[in-house]
Amino acid sequence: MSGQKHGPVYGRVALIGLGLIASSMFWAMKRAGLAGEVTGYARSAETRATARRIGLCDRVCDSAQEAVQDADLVVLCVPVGAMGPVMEDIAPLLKPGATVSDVGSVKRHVIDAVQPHIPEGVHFVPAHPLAGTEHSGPESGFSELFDNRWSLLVPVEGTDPDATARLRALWEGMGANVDEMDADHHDLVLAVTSHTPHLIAYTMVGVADDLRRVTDSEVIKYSAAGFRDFTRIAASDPTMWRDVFLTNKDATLEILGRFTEELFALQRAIRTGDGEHLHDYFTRTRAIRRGIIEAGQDTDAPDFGRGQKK
Ligand SMILES: NC(=O)C1=CN([C@@H]2O[C@H](COP(=O)(O)OP(=O)(O)OC[C@H]3O[C@@H](n4cnc5c(N)ncnc54)[C@H](O)[C@@H]3O)[C@@H](O)[C@H]2O)C=CC1
Ligand SMILES: O=C(O)C(=O)Cc1ccc(O)cc1
Repeated sequence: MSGQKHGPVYGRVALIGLGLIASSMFWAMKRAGLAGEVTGYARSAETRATARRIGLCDRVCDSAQEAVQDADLVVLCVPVGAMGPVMEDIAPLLKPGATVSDVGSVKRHVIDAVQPHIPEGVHFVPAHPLAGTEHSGPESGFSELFDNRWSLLVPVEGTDPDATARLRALWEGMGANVDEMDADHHDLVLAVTSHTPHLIAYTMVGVADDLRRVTDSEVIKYSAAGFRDFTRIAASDPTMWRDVFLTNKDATLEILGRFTEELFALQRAIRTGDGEHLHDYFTRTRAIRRGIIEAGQDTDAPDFGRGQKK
């Protein structure tokens, strides 16, 4: 499907928040002709000016209300903590039969914050593309971001199956593989696979920075691939990640608790010279990596920040 002309799935799509994900959605929708017209709104005048300059969106509007007028699909592409307030602002202008979706990295909080503002006759289908980079802003997007990556749909109780099917067609047209998942399960899975790993990367880079004596030149000069991956991840947008941890609090605390228990056990093994424990542990984790590769699920290119390729 990716890269092919597909034909419109929605007449008019509105993107609210014009950063990495919205700009990648715009270029991916254009690539396959998935939308008749795409309007866009971002809070800052500077972002709107950049969007106009680079041709991001068919029409950039100066208010969210203007952007959503007559839209068949509205996608909230703002940090998770901003989803509720943005939804409240646009609610009175949504047309009956329209669908509201989002791309937030946390689902339970977004559902609780957004759903109360969804007007009668408007559908709500939360979503989360499992694709991104450490870059942000309107110039960071590219049309291939979602190719062969998962996008999870998290329909809420009573969601119209036709609205869900149409959103699925959009994500598939943008190159993604689509699955459906319950919100709480999503938040726990993502706490393991994405949120806690990001926190560990932030911590590791912070520790290196605390040891400035060592890091001033050597960390950069001698950094091996593992640490370089940490620095890439730790360069991700601070607002976005602050909101992820504030809103997926229970699941990340649960996983962090387990993580620290295992870390203490490994620390003890190092202190007591328990090589068997270390060897067994590393053998188990190696098998997991090999399982991912054998299942053909290692879709991440090593260079996540592939830059702009439209
Ligand atoms: N960056 C990533 O790798 C991924 C991010 N996500 C989710 O996608 C959403 C957007 O993330 P990115 O595109 O990476 O962020 P970004 O930082 O590139 O863009 C966010 C945009 O929202 C705007 N914005 C912030 N608050 C706003 C408000 N109150 N009203 C209107 N606009 C506002 C910002 O000015 C910016 O244009 C977040 O909820 C994030 O959790 C999902 C998958 C991957
Ligand atoms: O850049 C990376 O390593 C990522 O993990 C991208 C990413 C970030 C946040 C998400 O909710 C989904 C994907």
